[in-house]
Amino acid sequence: MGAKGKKKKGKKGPPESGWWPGFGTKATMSTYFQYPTPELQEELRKIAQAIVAPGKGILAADESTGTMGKRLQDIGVENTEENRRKYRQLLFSSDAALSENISGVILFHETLYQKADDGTPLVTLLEKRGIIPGIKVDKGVVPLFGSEDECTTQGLDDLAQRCAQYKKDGCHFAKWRCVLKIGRFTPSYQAIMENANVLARYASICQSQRIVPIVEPEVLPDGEHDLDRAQKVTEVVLAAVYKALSDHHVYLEGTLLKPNMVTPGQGCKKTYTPMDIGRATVTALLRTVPAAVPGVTFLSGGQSEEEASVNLNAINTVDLKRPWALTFSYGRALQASVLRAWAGKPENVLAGQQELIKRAKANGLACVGKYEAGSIPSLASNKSNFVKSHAY
Ligand SMILES: O=P(O)(O)OC[C@H]1O[C@](O)(COP(=O)(O)O)[C@@H](O)[C@@H]1O
Repeated sequence: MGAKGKKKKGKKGPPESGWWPGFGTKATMSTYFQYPTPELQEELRKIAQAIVAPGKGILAADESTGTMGKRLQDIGVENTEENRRKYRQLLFSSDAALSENISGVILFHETLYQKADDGTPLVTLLEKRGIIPGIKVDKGVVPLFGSEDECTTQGLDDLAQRCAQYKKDGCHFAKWRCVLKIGRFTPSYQAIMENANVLARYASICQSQRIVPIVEPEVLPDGEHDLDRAQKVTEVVLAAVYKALSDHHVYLEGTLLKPNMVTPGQGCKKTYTPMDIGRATVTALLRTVPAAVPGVTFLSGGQSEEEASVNLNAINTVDLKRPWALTFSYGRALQASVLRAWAGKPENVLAGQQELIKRAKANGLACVGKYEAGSIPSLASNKSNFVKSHAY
């Protein structure tokens, strides 16, 4: 190397002076990247904000065929395509009052292309009610070979093409669920990093196709651990997720987070109040989720309908900062009473729809901190919806 930092003829690699042509370009520095165009930012931001508008949340009706089978089995209904269609028709043809508290519905692929009895596409029923259709785009969990029974989620390969098609077919947001387990030695570094990265890659692909990604890293409630342990695991998992989202240059204002609430393990002997759960949950989020994220839409994770409403209300009333909207994206906690009321019988459709509207109302109040425990009883409001190792 010459005194003026010039490279000697024939010598490969950068000069030792710390500067060389090309240093500071995209090729060499990870701090060089592109934000989405202003138009794309605006589109994504508007969708995300509409979903978490005050008093509103998501109905997660995206149960895969296997999961739906379990729900239908509980009420003695066969898991056929026709029965799944009838059930989703019941949900989406509810009274328009549903849209007072439901801003979006997550669909399973099959449902997006099904029609109501009169030939109207099911997705049109949602659009007519001013409800934004969304779509589950992951292809389910698979084992992480060599791990302590941990898993990752697959479905990246053709994701861009699928998202492009889903956008054309009316879906404006998507969901991808990863699952982490609390055990003596889990979640492992391998599972935390792998799931954070796959969520970030998914989110980036969705945004490239004008779809808002809902990022769902679910820490399962299985186990005997206490609230403190659940909080620490949730914090570590969320911190890894947001590092990965940053590494993949995901536009946070155009995303939503769907986490577990911080609750004690199902087998924990200690008891906690909803305010304990609210405090642990909001503290974990404050430590890890950037304020640029417009909203957090909790999953219900096997809580009873009433627990899920009461805990969401506590989350929204606990004496802590809340820079994001904190609302719901419930599957079981919005549908347990509906399924029981319907029981597969045409004469019970209205009764099922009324149960849905009740739970939507309760959670609509809870997400603005105005739900009074027990004030909106429904058919199965106190029944636990816990399913062991809900990973499928
Ligand atoms: O295992 P599947 O079929 O992918 O479904 C998982 C379910 O979990 C959720 O992510 C959250 O549901 P819960 O509120 O019932 O916990 C739903 O969106 C989805 O239906």
